[in-house]
Amino acid sequence: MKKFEGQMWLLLALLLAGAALALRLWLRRARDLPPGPWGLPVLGYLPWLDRLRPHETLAALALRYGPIFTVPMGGVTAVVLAEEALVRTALAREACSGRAPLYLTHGLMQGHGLICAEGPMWRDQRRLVAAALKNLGAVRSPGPRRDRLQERVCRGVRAFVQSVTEASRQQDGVVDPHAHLTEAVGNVVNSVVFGRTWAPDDPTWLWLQRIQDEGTKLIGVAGAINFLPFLRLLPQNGRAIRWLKEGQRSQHGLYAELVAEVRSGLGEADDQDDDGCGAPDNLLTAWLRESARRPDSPFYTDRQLHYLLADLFGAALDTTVTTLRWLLLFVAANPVAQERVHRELDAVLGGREPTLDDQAALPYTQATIMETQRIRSVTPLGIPHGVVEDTTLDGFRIPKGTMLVPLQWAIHMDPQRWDRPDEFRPERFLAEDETLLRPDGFIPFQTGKRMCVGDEWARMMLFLFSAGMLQRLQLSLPDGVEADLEGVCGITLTPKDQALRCVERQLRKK
Ligand code: HEM
Repeated sequence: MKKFEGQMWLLLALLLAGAALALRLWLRRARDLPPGPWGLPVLGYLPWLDRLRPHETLAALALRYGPIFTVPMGGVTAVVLAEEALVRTALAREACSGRAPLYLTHGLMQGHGLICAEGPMWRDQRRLVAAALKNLGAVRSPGPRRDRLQERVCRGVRAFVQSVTEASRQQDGVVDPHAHLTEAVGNVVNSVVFGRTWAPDDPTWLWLQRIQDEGTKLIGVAGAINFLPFLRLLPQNGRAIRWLKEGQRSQHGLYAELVAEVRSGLGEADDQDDDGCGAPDNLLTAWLRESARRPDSPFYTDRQLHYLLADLFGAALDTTVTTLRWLLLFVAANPVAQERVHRELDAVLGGREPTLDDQAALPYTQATIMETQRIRSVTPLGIPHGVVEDTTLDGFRIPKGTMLVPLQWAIHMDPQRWDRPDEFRPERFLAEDETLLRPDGFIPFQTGKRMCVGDEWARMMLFLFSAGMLQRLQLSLPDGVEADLEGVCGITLTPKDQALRCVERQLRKK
């Protein structure tokens, strides 16, 4: 009995010594990090994070703790950056070029693809995608390649206007544009990523859209599942993860078929699918050609290609469609702004289709797009980065393994920078002489080493779709309906499904 008691005391003493050591280490670590709220053991601050609006919880903390603060999130330490200058400084650094240690990035994607890749693999795949997009015409300066990409986007705009006006005629003028946008933007993305399009009612295409839509809703960057491994054991989370993994498997199976088709055509006619300018006319072919040139490279495996295709398809479609949905909703809810866009489009275009060469002459239309991206950041928490080696920021030590959250929401809604930030006022992006302003505090594509690789192509789609849609449509809220401008936060902040009155406009000739 005495021996047993002795062992108990020894065990207790060891436990206490261990706990004291852990507390000392934690305190030392916490002292170096930026200040921030306390959290519960294991859970950290997660119980206080609004599940539906985590960006608002963090923006409120920024008011209390300042532009850089620490939030313990389960097993992950997050440092939140709520000021544009800090975001620029951090994201320009090699030390901050990793991805946060989330289940979403490290568990589901396992470092493959591009969005979640790190180190040499990320550098190689990013260089390839950036070069291929440039060759495809995603550039600012005019030229034959840009014209060809523009024509592909314009086909999508025409398809959207036609399908939404047809639906409007059949439904007393009231349509939810969501599915029409996904269909039209989706086929532009399909043609650029895979080199093919699908008919609107093709079951494979409908399934791909559903997988994408549900997937981005199921797991957001602030979802507790990312930070607490044991939550994956709960039945409802387990079901969601099984659904995601099953969807991923079937999606990759479909990609394998597409890849086999494109690969079989590559050898026999190497330039058959070219755009006439000597470069592949889609990203899949560009990747396959590079892989044929570098058979020994560890980065060119079919597994990596499937993850990369999913990244490109998802990143391009979800963000672009979501921005355009917010734009239609805010324009419908703001008739004065809409009237001014219509006046500008009619005066400059006189009824012909908008092109990229018209951008400079349409500053208010451009300002309307930018104001949409400001007032409803599509990625309100930004896309978090991971710190890959110890660094310092604003005098604080940020250790390797920290998650960096570039809080776009706080930056885009900062009342010090934006007068009455809750109001939709495109004119805030115009100088006194009505030329377009590009304020530093506007960072929808983030900044630095990992800044959105598709930004040029995205700006092109946003401009051509917005100008083309608004030129042809008069939008308003159906009688008795109030605009719901809150949104639902998954990986992106999306509007809730909402039908709008969409009436075809009579175009005024110049
Ligand atoms: C309105 C449209 C878009 C918005 C608002 C947007 C926003 C963003 C943001 C905030 C990031 C994170 C950057 C970082 O981690 O620092 C990102 C990354 C990325 N975006 Fe976009 N994006 C858009 C369209 C596109 C398009 C059209 C593509 C197609 C190629 C694309 C592909 C990617 C990829 C592959 C990454 C990961 C880059 C990397 O990790 O190196 N995005 N985007």
